[in-house]
Parts: sequence; C-alpha cells; structure tokens
Amino acid sequence: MISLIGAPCDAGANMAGAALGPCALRRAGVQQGLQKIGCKVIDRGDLKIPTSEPHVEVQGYRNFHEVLAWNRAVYAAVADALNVGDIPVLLGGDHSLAMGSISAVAANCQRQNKELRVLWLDAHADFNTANTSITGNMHGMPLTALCGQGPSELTELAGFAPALRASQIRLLGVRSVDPEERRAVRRAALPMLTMRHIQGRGIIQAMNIALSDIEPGTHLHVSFDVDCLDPLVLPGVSTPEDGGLQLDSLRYCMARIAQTGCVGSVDLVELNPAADPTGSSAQRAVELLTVLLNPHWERHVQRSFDWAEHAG
Ligand SMILES: NC(=[NH2+])NCCC[C@H](N)C(=O)O
Ligand SMILES: [Mn+2]
Repeated sequence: MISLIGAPCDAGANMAGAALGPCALRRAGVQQGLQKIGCKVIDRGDLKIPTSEPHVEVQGYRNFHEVLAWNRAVYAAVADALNVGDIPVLLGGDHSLAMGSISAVAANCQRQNKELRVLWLDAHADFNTANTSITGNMHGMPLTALCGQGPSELTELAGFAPALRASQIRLLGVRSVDPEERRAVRRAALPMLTMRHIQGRGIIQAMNIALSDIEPGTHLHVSFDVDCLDPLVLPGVSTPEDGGLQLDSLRYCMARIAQTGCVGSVDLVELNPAADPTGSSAQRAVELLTVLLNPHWERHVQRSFDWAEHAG
C-alpha cells in the first residue's frame, strides 16, 4: 500500500509557494494516477504543526523552529506508514522535509537490519550548513543534517546520528553548488553525478553507476526534488536552474529505479504551484511518480530502453 502524506511547508525555502504542493498534486490526480497503474493508495491527508512556531532565525538557520516542527511531524507520519508496511510518499513542501522522512526511514532500516540507499534527484547538492550557506534557507541543508552536521535537534531526529553515511547517498542531476558547499561535498566524498557527468556519459551509463551495487533487499529511498528537471520542462519550482534533465531522461531514470524493485519510500518535494499557473508542473510530477512506482516496470523499462538506444 502506498501512503500519501501531505506536508504543506515552505518554511525551508527561499520564497512562499511550495506549501501549495500537496494540494496541487492532489488536484493533478496523484492518487488516481497511481491507482490507474495498479497501486493501492491511501491518502493520509495533510500534516499540521502548531501555528505558534515563530519565524525566527536561529544561528543562521532561517525559520528554525517551524522547520523543526514540520520535520518532527513528517518523522512521525513516515515512521507510522513504515511500521504498517506501507510505502510512504511524502508530498512536499520544500526539501528540508527530507530530514524528517529519511531519519524515519533510517531508523526503520536499522531496526529491520536493512541496507539503506538514498537516491537524491536534484539541481542542488543540498549539502549546506549555516556556516556554508549563502541564504540560510534550510531546504539547502537536509543532506548535511542527515550526515550528522548541524544542530542536534535535526541531526538526531532518528534517535541516533548520523542517520546516513555519505556513501549511502547518490546525488543525480546537480548543477548548482555554492562555493563553500562544494568544499564540504568534496570533504565528505559525497557521491554525485552532476549534469555534466550525465551529459558526458549519457543517461544509461549514469544510471548504471547510480544503481550499481544495490543488493536485493536494500531499501531504496528516492528523494525527488522536481527542480532536477529543466525549468523549461517543469517551471513550477522556487529555485530553478538552467541546464536540467529533460523529461524523457528523467522518465528513463525513474523506470530504471523502479526496475530495481527496491523502492521503499519517496519524497516528492519543491513543487511550487505559484510559479506555474498552468498546472502542467504538477501533472508532470505526478506522471513521473507513476513511472517510479509502477508495479509493471518491465514493460516501461523496455520502452525506455528503446527510447534511450534510439536517442543514442
Ligand atoms: N532543495 C532546494 N531547492 N535547495 C536549493 C538550495 C539553493 C542554495 N544552495 C541554498 O542554499 O540556499
Ligand atoms: Mn533539493
């Protein structure tokens, strides 16, 4: 069973709008789309936090209390879904929410003695701390917190720290890294397939690398930041970066990931409907999610292979 969990939060972003994401995804038919391909889906509705959480900066972390409250709520909801054996699909909301969702996944995997691998599809590395960030926006910081850097309220959401080792992460589609962040990425040896890598090797090779050495039984968490797509394809994001993935390439990535049969949890984040009045961004995001979660992946992968080989 797939559990849809809405988290209308944009406290971690540079602008308002991502909080409208869950509503836009539902309107674009996320539940029906997944049901149509044969998934059983329960919509658990939207999470809430106490409205009294103040919008203040704490030691360089903007809206710290609010982001923390959202992540605690996300942690609890994702943990609940995993406990009953569901595949939680977090409908964000901004990418700071991945701290809560992945901490819950990490705790669950530790309890079940499962390997965990995180595929992070993104235009950005999201590997800042307050010290390296230019903006203080916490949607640029989730991976560092998960890797154990930052305030203990964030790094210890899972009950232990770090929730993740850098070697468990594969970043894909990156093309914007802040100068100090770049140094941190290198120091941590964070595995990253940038757009330049992808363009150089081709998408097939890139996915071979991203998915190599995944053992059967691994829990694969896919953190899908929709800004990994080119803004011409998906304009509805808060931090667009040129030179992103084309639709066919990302469809291929999603089909390849689905083919592992290991997808155990998903974040669908950073959709900002306010930046795309046409609504096509939400529809594209839903369509890609249905490729990722399609239980009949064999047919899809074959079709994608046909495309990829045709495209050379
Ligand atoms: N998930 C995202 N959209 N992250 C954007 C981060 C942008 C930039 N690196 C920053 O800190 O602020
Ligand atoms: Mn991101």
